[in-house]
Amino acid sequence: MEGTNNDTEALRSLRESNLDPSYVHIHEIEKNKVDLEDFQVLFIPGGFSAGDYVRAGIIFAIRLKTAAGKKIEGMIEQGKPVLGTCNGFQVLSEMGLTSSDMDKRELALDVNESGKFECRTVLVKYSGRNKIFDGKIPRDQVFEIPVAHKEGRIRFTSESVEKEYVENGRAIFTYVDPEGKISGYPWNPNGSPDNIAGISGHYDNVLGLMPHPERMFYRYQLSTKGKRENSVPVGKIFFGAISDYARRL
Ligand SMILES: NC(=O)CC[C@H](N)C(=O)O
Repeated sequence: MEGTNNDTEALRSLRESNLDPSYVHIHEIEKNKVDLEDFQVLFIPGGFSAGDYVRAGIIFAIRLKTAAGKKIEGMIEQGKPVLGTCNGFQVLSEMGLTSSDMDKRELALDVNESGKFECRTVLVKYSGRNKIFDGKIPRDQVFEIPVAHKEGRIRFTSESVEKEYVENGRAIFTYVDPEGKISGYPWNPNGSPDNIAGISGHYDNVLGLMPHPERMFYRYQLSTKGKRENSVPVGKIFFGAISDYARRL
């Protein structure tokens, strides 16, 4: 919708991962010109939908929930990957899609602890237990990935919900330092508890990430250091795993 960005990077990443993606505008969903049930994967891109007014992602979330909330719940129940990065994660969270039913919120994305828009490369590790990524994303590897957000600090509704996420492998990506250890700012760019960078929902095919795997798909997107150390662009593995999983559905 208006204010979306990263849609081109997302479309390219999905296409180069052997999927056949289409751009869908919120108007097409609202006017029933597109049926989300025809798709195997739903990717909600980042950006500044509706100018981040009220709260990042909420206007997009209300519109999408009103137009296709039940359809998206149906996709999730069928095991189809429903993912959002950055503003897309904010939309997923505002829609309540990370929990077992949409009326029950488990988390929200608050303003970064620094109070600033954090736009730079950070480091993450795969720390999840997830049917899409287990065995595909190596656990001991530190990956470079860009972040660009002001509202990325995860706030769980309670400590027990946070514990539930961490203990059940739902904290799929964790911010780390160059040694692969949990560290504070600037390694954790927003102050999220347990350094959580990305989560899977109650259904583990629902994926919300603050960093942008769609902006780290090609080798040339790595830093000079990353290229020298022969790092792997994490987006390539991430979207490859989603594609392998979705094509088997
Ligand atoms: N890159 C993005 O998607 C930005 C997310 C959101 N607009 C924020 O600043 O928090």
